Amino acid sequence: MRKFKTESRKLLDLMINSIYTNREIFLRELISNASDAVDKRYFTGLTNEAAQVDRGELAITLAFDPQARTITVSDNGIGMSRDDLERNLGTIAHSGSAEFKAAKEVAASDEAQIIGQFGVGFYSSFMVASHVRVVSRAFGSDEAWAWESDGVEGYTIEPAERAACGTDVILTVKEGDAEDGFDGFLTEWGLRDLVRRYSNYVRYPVRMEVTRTRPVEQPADEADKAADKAADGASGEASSAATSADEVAGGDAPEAPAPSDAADASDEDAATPRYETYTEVETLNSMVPIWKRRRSEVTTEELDAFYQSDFHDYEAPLKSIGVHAEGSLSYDALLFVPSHAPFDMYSRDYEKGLALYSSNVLIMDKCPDLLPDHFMFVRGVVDSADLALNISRETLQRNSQLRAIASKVEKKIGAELAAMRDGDREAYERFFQAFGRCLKFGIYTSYGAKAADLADLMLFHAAAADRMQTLREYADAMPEGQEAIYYAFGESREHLARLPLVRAVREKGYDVLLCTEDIDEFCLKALGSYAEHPFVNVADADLDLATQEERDRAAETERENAELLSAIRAALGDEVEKVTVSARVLDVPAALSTTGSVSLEMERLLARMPEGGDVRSERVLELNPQHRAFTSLQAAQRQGDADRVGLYAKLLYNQALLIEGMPIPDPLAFAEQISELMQQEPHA
Ligand SMILES: Nc1ncnc2c1ncn2[C@@H]1O[C@H](COP(=O)(O)OP(=O)(O)OP(=O)(O)O)[C@@H](O)[C@H]1O
Repeated sequence: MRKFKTESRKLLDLMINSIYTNREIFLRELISNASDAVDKRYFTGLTNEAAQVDRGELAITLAFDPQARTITVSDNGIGMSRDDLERNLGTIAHSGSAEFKAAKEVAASDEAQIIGQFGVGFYSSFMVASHVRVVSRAFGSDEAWAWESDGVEGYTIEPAERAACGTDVILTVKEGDAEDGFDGFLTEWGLRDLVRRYSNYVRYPVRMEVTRTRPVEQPADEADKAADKAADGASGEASSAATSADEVAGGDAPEAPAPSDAADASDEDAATPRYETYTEVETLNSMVPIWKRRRSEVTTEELDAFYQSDFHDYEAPLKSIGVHAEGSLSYDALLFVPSHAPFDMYSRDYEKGLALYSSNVLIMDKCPDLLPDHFMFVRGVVDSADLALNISRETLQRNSQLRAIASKVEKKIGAELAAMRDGDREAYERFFQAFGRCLKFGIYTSYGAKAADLADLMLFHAAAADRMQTLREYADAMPEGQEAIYYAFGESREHLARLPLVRAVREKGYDVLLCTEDIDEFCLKALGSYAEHPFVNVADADLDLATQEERDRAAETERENAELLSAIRAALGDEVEKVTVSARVLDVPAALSTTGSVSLEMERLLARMPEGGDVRSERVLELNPQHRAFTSLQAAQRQGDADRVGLYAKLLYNQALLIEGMPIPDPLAFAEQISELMQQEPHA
């Protein structure tokens, strides 16, 4: 036995135990090697007429034998001579493929897409195999050789037989328990799954003999006979050529029915379709990645089908986006905006990311660095042959490449969403319904840095327009003299539309954005302004839309009722910062506004968050001097009835809270206050 060189042994040990985190990639590595070998064979034919080969003849074949515990990966590629086996498989970290690429200058060629570069992938076999046998015959040679190894100790090379050029890699799969999952690799389903996941887009067919079942057509006279027998009440027996569904499913042959059941059973016999098993060779991979095909040649149905099968969605995507970049870093991307948010979208479990391929081989299922958080709902793939991969192909070496792709992907998604907004508003509103929250979070978490990119993608429901509007549409519809963009924030649009302070702004002819998502106000605050119009909460106590005349009148009323206002303030204690008389409170006796940066709704939201604790808004009780309740207050004050002033003050304050949809501090006290009020009313 030949020993691996000392450094090779160390490396092999490292390979098997540390380099890969996921042992199922062994098949990806072997199929990639086979694909490289076939590519080399084809490329050799291109440069040497005598070696020409029809591309259609080149293929990779998988086989497995659960009894012998073997998996075989065969190719009819370039093969390896005795020396090649020694050099390529006897020396770890020696890549014949990388050498081939350099020597033949195939790197720039579209004809070959050599995947191997480090010379280690092959050894990942030892993560699942206790023994590996490689039988290979080099192209142009008439002798074959077998390389065999049990892993770290060393390997042997012996003469062998092989009918034509190419290579068979035969793994003897380790014994293991269910947790190791080794037995799963020895099933048709297991292998098919690995090929679909990791090697679906390898450019050559990966074939495997698979077992299928089909119904057996019963000859007409036999079916008649069966029916006759059934009519006679005699029991029928299955034909020997076919098996019943039970047998196919692995069940035992059905027992002959008891005499009393005979008629029923034969009825069933006549009706039960019979099945037979057969084998056929199936191509497991789809080969041409849909993202590499020209956009004009791909139908929407194909794109939808690809999205639905690869990203496991029952609904077609709302939009598909193709990106093709050439230059120092060439890549293709195919992205999808789903039609609906997955159930775990806004949970901690959701993983954003795009599938990352290099030379058609899957490197990473979900590469998070390719998507900004605000586009985390996008699904898709990025494929680049130019990526600097690390040795395990599990991560990348140079993040600058990823950053460059991510930045282009982000711009492209933004542009496509804007095009959808302008070209297909209905679809865009559907999109925004599902994912608008992500965009709002994007603005908020970037402290507004993403405002320039995302503000125009926002939609808000405007009260007067009574539809979803972009900020641009709102701004364009602003009447002369309107400076700010007004918004109100609460649980439901219907409720918000009826709020006194919303109505006051609308009375002035200004529209109001009715915001109902918890993130809305944080997002608008982070945005600050749009087209130089600041966002202003209608419940901001400093908002003053009154005319000079109204203002003068309010000031006058305040002066005249200064004592009353301070009595009310005193009765409410710390609950309010200020009590004022206001011209903007319509119909109701009083409304609540806030001064400072925390609104009532924000206070409520923060109270729900574990770290939001006891942030309080600074509340202002605005009284409507036109309301009869104000006259009653004045009367009580004039009569020196401090108790009554206090009672009215508390009632008005609690009422104002209820109007806002805010909880009142002491509901029981409120009920008592109302009873007290009713007792003061003169009885009829
Ligand atoms: N099926 C095969 N047919 C022909 N040559 C092969 C085959 N499998 C492996 N080789 C040779 O063995 C070398 C080592 O293979 P290995 O998988 O370890 O590394 P690699 O494919 O070159 O690089 P990487 O580690 O990036 O996959 C290859 O470069 C190739 O020359």
